[in-house]
Amino acid sequence: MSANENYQALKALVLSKPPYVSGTCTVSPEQLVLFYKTAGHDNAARYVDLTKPSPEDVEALAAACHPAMFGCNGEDVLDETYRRAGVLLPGDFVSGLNPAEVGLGHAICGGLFEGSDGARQVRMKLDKMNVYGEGAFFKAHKDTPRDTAMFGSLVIVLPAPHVGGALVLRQGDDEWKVDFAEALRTVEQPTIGYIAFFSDVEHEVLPVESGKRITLTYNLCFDDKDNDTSQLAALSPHEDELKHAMQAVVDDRSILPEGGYLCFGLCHQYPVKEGTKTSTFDNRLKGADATLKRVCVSLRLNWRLAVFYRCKMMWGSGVRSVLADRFVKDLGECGEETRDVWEEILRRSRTHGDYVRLPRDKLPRYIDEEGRKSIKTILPVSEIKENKLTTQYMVYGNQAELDHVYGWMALVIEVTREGPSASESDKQAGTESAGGQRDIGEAGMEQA
Ligand SMILES: O=C(O)CCC(=O)C(=O)O
Ligand SMILES: [Fe+2]
Repeated sequence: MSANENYQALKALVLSKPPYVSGTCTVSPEQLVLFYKTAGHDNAARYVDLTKPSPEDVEALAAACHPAMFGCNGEDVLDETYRRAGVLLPGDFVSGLNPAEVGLGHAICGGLFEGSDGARQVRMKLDKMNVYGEGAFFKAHKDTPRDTAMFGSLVIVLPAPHVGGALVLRQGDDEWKVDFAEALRTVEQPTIGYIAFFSDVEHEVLPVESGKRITLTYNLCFDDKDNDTSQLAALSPHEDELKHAMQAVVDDRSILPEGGYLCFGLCHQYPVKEGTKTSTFDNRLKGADATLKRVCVSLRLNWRLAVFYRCKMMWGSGVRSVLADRFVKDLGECGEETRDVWEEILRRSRTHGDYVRLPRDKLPRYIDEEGRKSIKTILPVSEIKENKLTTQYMVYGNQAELDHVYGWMALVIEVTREGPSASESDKQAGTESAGGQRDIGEAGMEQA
């Protein structure tokens, strides 16, 4: 195959599979028992059997709820044009449901991850109960990142009769709709609906048309941070195909002829704060991102996670980019055209910081020939998304916390080529593609 065919074959295999898993699950009647604190100050509690709740039971539960807030730029906001739902927090209710006991941990990991990553341990931490009455909804948002081990959210829809209230997920140009209303209405046995999704994926609850949609939500966290199962694992058929395509590109000397980085923009975002090391996520990657890493491990490639920072010079047409090994922010406005900003990123990045260039980048004039030679070329395989240099603000989340924000990373594979350097081709440095892979770079370039 030609270099371009090898490159395109690899690109086509870096697929993002649906970022969620869903289904229904029969449960024993005790799992659908619920006790909750009633509204008022008399310490009274009520009991409801959710296998067959009467309309009065459901009304009483709805009446015990508080209006649900959501997070907007770090503050709890009550805005019923954005979210209308009732909520009870864990201290206010006790549910008999144990999602691990009904096997949801395995179903979730098996559905969201490939190969033996599907056997990872996951902790499901109860977050809240929501009651969506007629006309209730929650507009598009991402779930607030709590800490670096949190990767997803689990919503369990309990069997109270309702119509509407589908959950819609969106990622890139794709959209998925999950609605259990019909399935739960028509089953004989006690049954719940479940949907687990990566919490950086935008989602929305459509308006409930009638009845009450009662849900329990959980935060999903990796519970085995030191347990890297990927070293030993058998690969899935898709991973195996990806592995061969990856090997073909790495072995093709006309791709990155002078060496450099193959760069895969990850398809998920991760909870980060200033100073978070990218290696924090080596064993905490989600879905298709985890697949990429497993393939790199199985090929023993020299891979790492990196943050891509890029800045167009305010004067002239040059561009500077770095791959850093940790998140930095508050360095001042991008475009400050001082070399110090970049040195600062690399300094804060400490261990692995590299100046890099995309194949078509023009470098600023002030970089001399020696400097240009030390700048490695990166070849993007999937879209590399940039993080802003300044503080990132989450606009809409489901909680007010702003301790962590979502950041983008890339998985980069260092490719070294032995033999005489082809850096001669860089004589026109700063005005041309870095040698050799211009056709591929142009085809593959998708800058955020
Ligand atoms: O109820 C659902 O399906 C999703 C709820 C949700 O997105 C949230 O509470 O953050
Ligand atoms: Fe949410």
